[in-house]
Amino acid sequence: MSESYVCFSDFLFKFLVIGSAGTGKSCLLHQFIENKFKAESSHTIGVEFGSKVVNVGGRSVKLQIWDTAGQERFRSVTRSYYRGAAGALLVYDITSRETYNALTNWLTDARTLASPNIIILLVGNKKDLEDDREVTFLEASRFAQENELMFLETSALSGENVEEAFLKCAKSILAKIETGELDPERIGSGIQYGDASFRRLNRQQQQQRRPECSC
Ligand SMILES: Nc1nc2c(ncn2[C@@H]2O[C@H](COP(=O)(O)OP(=O)(O)OP(=O)(O)O)[C@@H](O)[C@H]2O)c(=O)[nH]1
Repeated sequence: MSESYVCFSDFLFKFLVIGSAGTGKSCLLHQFIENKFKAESSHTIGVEFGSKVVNVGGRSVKLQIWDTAGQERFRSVTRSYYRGAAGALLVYDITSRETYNALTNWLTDARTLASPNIIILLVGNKKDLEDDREVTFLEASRFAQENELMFLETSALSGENVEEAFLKCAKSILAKIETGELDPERIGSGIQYGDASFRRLNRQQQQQRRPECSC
């Protein structure tokens, strides 16, 4: 999106992409933002950032996404970005049981370091490599259910379910705002009102302040 493009969003959500090294986190973010596969992806150093405005049930939401390094040596840096995240994609690689086994640790980090109300979507990436699969859909869905996570399998290579993953997470946050379960005004919620909401609020306030006609 060009710098000069003006987009008024209703909300701004802070998102994290977490999970073991090599699971495809950077490729998922790239596919989501650029609509193409990042063919030569190298290990993330610390964190990388991306943002995109999406339409969720008629609301425009700006997602601010922090793609974190999965390598252990960056753990202290990446942990400092967890604070105040509203949503997270927790990624494992369906062809690597090791990355699946590490999910519990990632989950503990997310729930303790980010907002306690953080909405997490479990992502089984590399769905296109069916022949090399080490983790079945069924066992991962059970894990998701037991840990109150949403779940999708994706392919950053083909793009399958990539946009759906980010949208599903955003939709769930929006639903909780609408029911009052999440309060955008609470500091550290990972949610902010966007420019469109501010403009609406300002308009309403100005209308309320307008003096009664004295004629
Ligand atoms: N076949 C296939 N390969 C993928 C997919 N997603 C990522 N890859 C490959 O997996 C490797 C790792 O991808 P990255 O996106 O760099 O992984 P990462 O999770 O960001 O890794 P760290 O930055 O080290 O945490 C790369 O060689 C990608 O080309 C996918 O959906 N399918």
